[in-house]
Amino acid sequence: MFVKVCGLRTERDVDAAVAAGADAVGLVLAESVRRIDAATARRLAARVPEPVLTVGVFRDQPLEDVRAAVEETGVRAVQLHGHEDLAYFEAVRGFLPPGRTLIRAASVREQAPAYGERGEDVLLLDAPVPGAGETWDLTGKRLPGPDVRWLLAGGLTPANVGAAIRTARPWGVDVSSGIEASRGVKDPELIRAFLKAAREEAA
Ligand SMILES: O=C(O)c1ccccc1N[C@@H]1O[C@H](COP(=O)(O)O)[C@@H](O)[C@H]1O
Repeated sequence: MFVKVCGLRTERDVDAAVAAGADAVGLVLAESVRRIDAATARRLAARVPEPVLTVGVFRDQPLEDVRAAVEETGVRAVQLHGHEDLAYFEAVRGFLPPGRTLIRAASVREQAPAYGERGEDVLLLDAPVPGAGETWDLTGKRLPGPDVRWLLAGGLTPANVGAAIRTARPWGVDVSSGIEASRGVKDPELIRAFLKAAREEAA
């Protein structure tokens, strides 16, 4: 089970996520209460050991801004979390150095979108409002199968991630609000509890 923790803003957040065994850490470079600037993202990314993926999160931003942020921060993955179309994805792929990961985040309303439509490496299925801690109803949704690298997100917490994994059988999970003491402020204890719950369910 791949576990990404998102919206980290401080050294303490990053160190707690890495120590708890996160597979990826998300640095929000989009408009958000969790937004950090590129210099901060660079500093935080530099603390993260190689096997842990550093993910820059973007949302409907000018391509040039994404390119500049990727260059400045050195993030090893880009998560596009808005309404970016195929041409936009192709442009990002074009300037991403080889080996970097492209994550497509999509809101699930009626149905989940299919994997690979934008040439993404990983599909992330989220609630309609990203980063709001809202859950979404999995019932009746055609979710990707076990051979697909997809992340479940949206209102996950240490208390509900086990049941969500049992129901949806995702390749991985992604969390932001559910590991916060208050909006935008991470809680290292909740980060540890989330990793523990996800790992135990997946074991
Ligand atoms: O976390 C944010 O502030 C954010 C801002 C803009 C785009 C994406 C954002 N976060 C992503 O939202 C989902 C779910 O978050 P939550 O657990 O429901 O709060 C997750 O994929 C984050 O990467």
